[in-house]
Amino acid sequence: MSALNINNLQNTFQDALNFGGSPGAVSTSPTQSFMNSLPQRLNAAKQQKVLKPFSTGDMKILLLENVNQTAIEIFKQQGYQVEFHKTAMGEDELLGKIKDFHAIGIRSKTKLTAKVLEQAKNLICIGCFCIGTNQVDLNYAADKGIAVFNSPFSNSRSVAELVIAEIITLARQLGDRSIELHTGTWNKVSARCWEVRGKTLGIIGYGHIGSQLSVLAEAMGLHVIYYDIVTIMALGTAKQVATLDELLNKADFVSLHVPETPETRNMLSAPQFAAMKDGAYVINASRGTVVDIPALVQAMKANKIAGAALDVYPNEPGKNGAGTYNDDLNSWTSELVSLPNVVLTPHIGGSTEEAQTAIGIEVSNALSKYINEGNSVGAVNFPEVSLRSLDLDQENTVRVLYIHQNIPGVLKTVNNILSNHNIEKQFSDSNGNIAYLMADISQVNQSDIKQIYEELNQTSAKISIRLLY
Ligand SMILES: NC(=O)c1ccc[n+]([C@@H]2O[C@H](COP(=O)([O-])OP(=O)(O)OC[C@H]3O[C@@H](n4cnc5c(N)ncnc54)[C@H](O)[C@@H]3O)[C@@H](O)[C@H]2O)c1
Ligand SMILES: O=C(O)CC[C@@H](O)C(=O)O
Repeated sequence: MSALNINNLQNTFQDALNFGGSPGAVSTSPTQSFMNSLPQRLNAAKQQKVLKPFSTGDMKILLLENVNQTAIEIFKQQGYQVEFHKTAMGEDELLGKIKDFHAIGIRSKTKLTAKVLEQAKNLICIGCFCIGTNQVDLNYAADKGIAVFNSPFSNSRSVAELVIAEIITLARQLGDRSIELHTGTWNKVSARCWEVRGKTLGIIGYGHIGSQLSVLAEAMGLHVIYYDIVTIMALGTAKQVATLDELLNKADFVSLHVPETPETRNMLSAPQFAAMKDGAYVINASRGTVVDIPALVQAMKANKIAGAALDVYPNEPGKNGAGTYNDDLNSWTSELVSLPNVVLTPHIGGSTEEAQTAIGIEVSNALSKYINEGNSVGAVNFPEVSLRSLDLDQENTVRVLYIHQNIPGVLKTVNNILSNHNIEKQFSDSNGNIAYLMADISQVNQSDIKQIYEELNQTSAKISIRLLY
């Protein structure tokens, strides 16, 4: 893909999000005044100073899981070295490799555990080129001063559209009819095949995907009810219900759109299937651990559940290929595949050209901004801090990025170190145990830079330091 195409895609993407594409522009911001200054900053964008933390050519990015080409292009435009792999990497391979990289881009299959991150001596940031971040030990990463970014909604529409297709597919037993005809069997039946008009869809988790699904489902004449742990404004004529049981009692189709958390593990298991209407359908495109699949198999064998569409599984293969989805991966696989009216897809809810392109651009831009400018807006495990860019004519100015433990007295110590220079601006925020200070200081000579670094490095609360100039 050419640089021009990437720029066009970036512009389209920025327009869609309704925010500017300058290095200082962000979708959300820690302060309203920051957003209010957007027009001035857009004007000033032409004269912004490009910070050089190091030779950008030394910056190494490891991209796994066939992350979209747009990301590769954007990182290469920055001058970074990019190593790209189509597949996920297992723990052993990562342990040998990760210490060489400053940033890593993954999707849902690569597990960045504490054990792996402990070896990541040079890692500044992680990009999850997807919505879910459960594959990363977020707290451990924060403790190590590693910021994690994701793409919170760029594939939401794709997932919602897949679920709409699955609702009709299950109601009309399309999967089975198609398999039969592929193998030569003509089976023209109407028994237990239904219109979806007038039926009730129960959505568990009314966030980005659940609420998008709600709108699409109502357009097809479904009644929508939803259950969420927080009170959320209903779209259209959808109604929030007070308990999960109430949703299960009333819904003909139950679709899950919650994150993987300890609370959502086996959220649908034997008691929940028992609480559902006879002949109801289950759709899971959230995470594989959210549905107890052996219990689902039993509920289907007992004719309690009339069909299921699953896109996600507790264990998923790290790469494409024949024979990878089997009982070695999940012990119940052969039992599940033998059931009628079960639609199985290989975690493709967010796998559309539109979603992957948008995610590639969004996450690679977030990582580049963090690497080049220290801007952490959008980080999921980390204080969100941003400073407006330095002007081109600001000589002898250094940007200090200081990640530290969130304990009393640190800023006093740090500002004391910086006090021999002029602090042009600074911003600090905390998130749990971690705090992050950005400061632009002027009247700094080349020889001062090393000394500032060394003094900051000796502060006991320091987690990591970067100086950009
Ligand atoms: N199949 C795919 O390819 C695919 C693609 C994108 C996302 N996902 C998965 O879908 C999940 C949901 O995505 P989203 O963008 O809608 O997330 P979101 O954060 O916008 O919404 C999740 C909703 O679930 C609610 N929730 C959390 N815990 C709950 C609980 N215990 N009970 C009830 N509600 C609860 C939250 O309050 C929130 O409203 C993601 O976390 C990801 O794991 C899968
Ligand atoms: O692309 C993927 O691997 C993950 C897609 C989806 O589960 C997400 O979390 O966005």
